[in-house]
Amino acid sequence: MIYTVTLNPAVDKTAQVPNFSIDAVNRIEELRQDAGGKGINVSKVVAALGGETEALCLLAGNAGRWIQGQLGSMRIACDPFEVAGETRTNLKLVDPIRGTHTDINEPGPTVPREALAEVLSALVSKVTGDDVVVLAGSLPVGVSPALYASWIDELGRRGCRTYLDADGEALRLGVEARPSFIKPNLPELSELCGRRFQDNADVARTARDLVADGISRVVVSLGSEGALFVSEAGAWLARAPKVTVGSTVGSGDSVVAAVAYSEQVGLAEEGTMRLSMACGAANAMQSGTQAAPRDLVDSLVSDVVIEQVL
Ligand SMILES: Nc1ncnc2c1ncn2[C@@H]1O[C@H](COP(=O)(O)OP(=O)(O)O)[C@@H](O)[C@H]1O
Ligand SMILES: O=P(O)(O)OC[C@H]1O[C@](O)(COP(=O)(O)O)[C@@H](O)[C@@H]1O
Repeated sequence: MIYTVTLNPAVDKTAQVPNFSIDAVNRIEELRQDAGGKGINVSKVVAALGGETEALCLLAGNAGRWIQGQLGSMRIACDPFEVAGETRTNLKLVDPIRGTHTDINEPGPTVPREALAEVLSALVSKVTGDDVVVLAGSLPVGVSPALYASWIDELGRRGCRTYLDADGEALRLGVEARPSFIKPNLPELSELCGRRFQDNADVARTARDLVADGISRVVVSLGSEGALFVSEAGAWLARAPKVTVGSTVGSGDSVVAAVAYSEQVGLAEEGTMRLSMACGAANAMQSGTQAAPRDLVDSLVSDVVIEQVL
């Protein structure tokens, strides 16, 4: 089972705004809403790939109920924890003319400590050593950035694998707790290491140091270029297939989902890289944060080009 945790979910409102300009009146051409937040997106993609998943999330108000309804209609198992206030709405501005994607993410509601404790105790009561737990996305306002690190410790003691997809201090502290997997993008890895990189080999060496410190696999996503996959087995650049982009929001979550799914079904390194890049690209072809259908993902697998880096 792949459990996902989303402590700060979102209604993702994706608006197409041709020639989006700051300091000007912009008109929306197309609008759609998806149940979002990183863990929820991972569950959507795992389910679309045919894997078993359950989404644990903190939900608030009408937006929270809407998200729960959406997951229900997609037949994705959800363990919702109700909190006061209103789940956030994140605005995603896609400009098809300039090819830009601009995210404006709300902070979301504040949540009581008790709600966080409830989520952790539910997780602890569910997980077995065969499960993966994906901790993903920003933490609610006021929550200690050390929270993911302490949950990684707790879940690790119970023998399950933990995936962490976060940024800033939550990522830095989380890495010290040695999750099984992280997927920073390049700016996130730069912030984590406090430096810029010269080339892909430099990035791969940095990721290899993280693997030597005890993280089993590090995937550094590079947008349309693809991603670097680094583990004890080696370091590879997997190039993303060239596709017509709808919205890249959620592509990173698709890669996390594909790696988790691959591990659960026992795919080897090359199969994992191919499926992950196909999944990221297929997701980028969708509008909004919809999970791409499995047959589209499968049709892209053979377009992934893999090169050994180290
Ligand atoms: N324009 C694109 N074309 C094809 N694949 C893409 C494109 N943008 C992103 N992807 C895929 O999605 C993955 C994650 O994208 P990235 O932007 O690096 O993540 P994040 O959203 O977490 O910053 C990439 O590694 C790649 O596989
Ligand atoms: O929790 P954060 O960091 O604010 O991010 C939340 C946003 O990230 C997303 O999960 C998309 O993430 P990626 O584009 O990195 O895959 C959106 O659905 C959501 O609005």
